This record gives sequence, structure tokens and C-alpha cells, in this order.
Amino acid sequence: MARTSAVPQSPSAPARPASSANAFVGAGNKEKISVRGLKFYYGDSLALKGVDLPIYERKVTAFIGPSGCGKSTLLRVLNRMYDLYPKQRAEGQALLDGVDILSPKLDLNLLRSRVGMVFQKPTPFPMSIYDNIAFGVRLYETISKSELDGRVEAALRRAALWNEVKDKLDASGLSLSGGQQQRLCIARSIAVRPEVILLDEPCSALDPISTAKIEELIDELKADYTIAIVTHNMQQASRTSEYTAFMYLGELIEFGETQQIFMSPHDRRTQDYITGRFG
Ligand SMILES: Nc1ncnc2c1ncn2[C@@H]1O[C@H](COP(=O)(O)OP(=O)(O)OP(=O)(O)O)[C@@H](O)[C@H]1O
Repeated sequence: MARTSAVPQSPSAPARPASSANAFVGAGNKEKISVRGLKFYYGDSLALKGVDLPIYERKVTAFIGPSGCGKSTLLRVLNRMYDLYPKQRAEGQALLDGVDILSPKLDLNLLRSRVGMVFQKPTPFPMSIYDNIAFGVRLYETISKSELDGRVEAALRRAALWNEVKDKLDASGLSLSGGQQQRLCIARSIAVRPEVILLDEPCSALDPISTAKIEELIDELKADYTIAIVTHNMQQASRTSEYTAFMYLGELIEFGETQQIFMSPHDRRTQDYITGRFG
């Protein structure tokens, strides 16, 4: 399926403020997503207070910060997860290849085929392993059974799960272990060939071996996908990402190359958070 947008490119995207300390971070990389002046409301409560941030193509960007600072909210904006809730609204801009994700005219199915999301708790559908993967592909494309078989196998291989499930593709996705279920969800996400994958604390419910497998997978996937990951695990952020965004109370405090953020953060709050001295 062609992934053209239903919404024209936005010619009026405001430039990132020149005064921003982060203005030159990542120069030379392509911005896959550009977040500009993003505010998010839960009813009257302002959860994101004007966030500016690039998410670079085929890089991993980690979002860190204390509980409630708005990390998940930001990720949910990027594939319009909030759309089902009438009292939740976003203002500002979030551009995907220059196209405004927040536009009411945007085709949400198309957006979600381009921007996939994996949640903290593994969420396999109550159906077979095969159908968990095939479901999304069937939703977006009409392909032959043999092509579909190939897509299912390729996604499961890519998610490093094929060898564990190839002899039981008809078994329920819910019969897998937590770590396998999470890799199934990642396979489900990549089977529809998204461009961006949002991972919201994907390892928080997993043991260290499953966590290591997911981290290896992230490392492998970034050759082809743009990845944003929310994590409370500082080692995971520093191991998996090229860029890190530190958020606090709905604001982006600091964004930079992961090594810089962890070795020489510019802001005292970032320093305190990554060294565990916060609050
Ligand atoms: N459904 C909701 N209704 C009202 N307020 C919400 C809702 N979800 C989140 N919030 C509020 O929005 C703010 C940001 O929450 P969010 O879940 O994005 O934070 P977070 O950084 O992802 O936290 P955590 O690390 O604990 O997952 C918090 O103050 C939270 O209480």
C-alpha cells in the first residue's frame, strides 16, 4: 500500500527557536518527527507545556524523567492514541515528514500504519500467534496467503521469535511467556512495515533475559526504523539510544546525544535525575 498522506505538507511550520540550547544537536540527521510547541490537555490539566524536539530518522531516542512528567503522553500524541477520549486534546505541531499528525483531516489508520506502538504490558490479541501478526497486515493490505505467510515469518524472525514459535503458530498468543508476548507485539507492529516504532516502557514487565533480547532487537531494528522509547531504566536508555530527552513536569528540560546527556548534562535537574539524587 502506498503510504501517501491525506494531508498536505505544512508550509507554516515554525522554525525551532534559535535560542534553544539544543538547536544544533543532531545536525546532519533527518528529522523524521518534529515536535514544536506541543501542549497536551487532559480536560483542564496541562500535561505537556510546550515541547520542542526532533526525533531523528533511523535513530533511537530515549525519553526519561520522573513519573508523571509526560513521557507516555508525548508518545501517545505521536500516533494520536488520545483521539478516542473527547476531553483530551493537543495543541502545537507534531510533524511526520512535514505532515501534521494533529490535523483533524489525517487518516488515522494510515498514521497508525506508519507509526506503530508497543505498550508497557504485552497486549497480544486473543487469537493465534499467526493471526496476531496477520491481523494488522490484513487490515491495511490485500495480499495472497503465501505472501501473508511470508510476512508473518519475516516479522517473527525480525523480532527474534521465529525459532521459538515456528512449530506452534496456531497456538494462542496468550500462551506465550511475557517476554515472548512482548516480542510478538513488536513483530505485530513491524509486520505492517511502519516507519516509526514507539515503545512505552517495553521491558518493565520483563525479566533480565527477555529485556536483553528486546534491547538486542531495538539495536537491530534501528537500521530500518525510527524508534522512540520511554524507559525508567537509565542503563537501558544509555545502552539503546543515540539521543535522550529528559522531561520534568510536562517540560522538555534537556535533549541531546545520549553520551552527552549521561556524561555531561547541561541542566542540574538532568544531572540529579540520572544520578538518582532527584527529589
Ligand atoms: N487519563 C488521564 N487523565 C488525566 N490525567 C492524566 C491521564 N493520564 C496521565 N495524566 C496526567 O498527565 C501527566 C503526565 O502523565 P504521563 O503518563 O504522560 O507521565 P509519564 O512520564 O509517562 O509517567 P510514568 O513514568 O509514571 O509512566 C501526569 O500528571 C498524569 O497524572
